[in-house]
Amino acid sequence: MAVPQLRVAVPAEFSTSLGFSDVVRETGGRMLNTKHDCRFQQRRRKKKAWSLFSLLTNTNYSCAGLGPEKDLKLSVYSSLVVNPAGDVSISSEQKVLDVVLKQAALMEKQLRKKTVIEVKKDMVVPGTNYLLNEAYDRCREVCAEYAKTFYLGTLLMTPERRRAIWAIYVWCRRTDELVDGPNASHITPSALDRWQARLEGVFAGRPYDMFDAALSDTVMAFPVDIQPFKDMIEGMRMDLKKSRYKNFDELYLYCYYVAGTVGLMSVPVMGIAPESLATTESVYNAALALGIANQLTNILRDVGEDARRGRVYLPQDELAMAGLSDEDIFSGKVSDRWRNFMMNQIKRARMFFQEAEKGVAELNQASKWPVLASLLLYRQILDEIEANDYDCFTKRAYVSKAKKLMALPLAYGRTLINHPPRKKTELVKP
Ligand SMILES: CC(C)=CCC/C(C)=C/CC/C(C)=C/CC/C(C)=C/[C@@H]1[C@@H](COP(=O)(O)OP(=O)(O)O)[C@]1(C)CC/C=C(\C)CC/C=C(\C)CCC=C(C)C
Repeated sequence: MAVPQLRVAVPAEFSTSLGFSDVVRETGGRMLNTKHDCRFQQRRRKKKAWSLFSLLTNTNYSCAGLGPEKDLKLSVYSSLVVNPAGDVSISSEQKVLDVVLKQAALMEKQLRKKTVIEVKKDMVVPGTNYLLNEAYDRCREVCAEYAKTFYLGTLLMTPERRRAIWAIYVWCRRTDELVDGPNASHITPSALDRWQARLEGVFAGRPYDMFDAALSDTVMAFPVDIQPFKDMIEGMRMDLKKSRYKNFDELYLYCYYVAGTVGLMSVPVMGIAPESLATTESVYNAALALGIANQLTNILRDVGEDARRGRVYLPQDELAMAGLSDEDIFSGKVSDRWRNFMMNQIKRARMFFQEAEKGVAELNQASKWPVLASLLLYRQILDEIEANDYDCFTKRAYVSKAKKLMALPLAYGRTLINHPPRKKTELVKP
């Protein structure tokens, strides 16, 4: 197998700043306002040899929180969706599931080769080891600065895994900063194209700066694939051109792009417990669920903040069914309609957390703890939204420092007691 060489050339950006000024060369950025009301019709899902629990197709819970008959009209029930004009397309869930399957198969294939970690040392050009350590150290610093609790959690992982997670974290953070950071107004689709070209360099062993060098090393050492990284950039493209989501199918795809991808990137590094009987796909699916749950929570917490930027991530059809509109969001009034709507959004986010939690037990022992801690912490934001009487307009739901600190020992205890490896049948629904 041809192995790409890791070349650590003179670093262009040797600092802890997340510098990517090189990517920001153009100004402008289009915003598309898509305000159609689209209803999906039911189509029977084709049975597959394997089948994963589907939160989108689950008939016990459909998003709008209306009566069962009304819910039926809104939910996505199949791998195909049909819009009112009769156009048929593949549902977001199906698209994402295809990526999950491919990722799981790739990970299994690469692990079977067994050469992945062994060849690592030969791939580093002699004399660059110290630079590489320096690069990982920069990633550690960024992670410690931007995500303190999560950073503490990573300290519980093995040294190889933790530094790989830091490198992935930094790449994700930099990517997110492109559209969410101080230079966001200068970011254009072609800037994102350049960021993607740079990513391809990383995977080909041609890192551009120190942070990239750490990631380049990580993707050679672990069976990490480029697809989720490209998809995250796709999510940023989506953010540039879209400020409304017609329905949950559209929102789900966005959540996959910007957060579900993080789960897919992390699994090959965190590793599946050798004693786990779960299928690789089901673990990937749980990781995806955690990313989706986190992003849905993030969206609910930031409704007011996003509205002030002209953005409404909440599904338009569900808002309409609840008797709400963008104007209600912009006026920021906590009405009973709003409370009911939020209750159902929170319920859905919790279902994704629940699905994710099943997968934690299947991770390597040292990875279970930080993942569960981050899950418990993020899920608590939903409790805080409730405690704020659903006022996401003027209050920002947050988890106190004391509660954050408690999350680590709590998660540790729970991984020992509640998260023994599961049997295959418990994770994979027939
Ligand atoms: C242990 C652990 C949680 C590892 C993940 C580490 C990692 C690579 C994180 C990257 C996070 C990141 C910077 C993503 C960029 C896009 C983004 C900003 C997404 C939002 C995160 C919250 O970030 P933010 O800083 O804006 O939030 P606050 O304002 O500070 O609240 C997201 C909401 C999504 C993040 C998604 C995850 C962390 C997915 C985690 C899933 C796994 C680690 C898989 C676990 C495996 C199983 C089997 C459950």
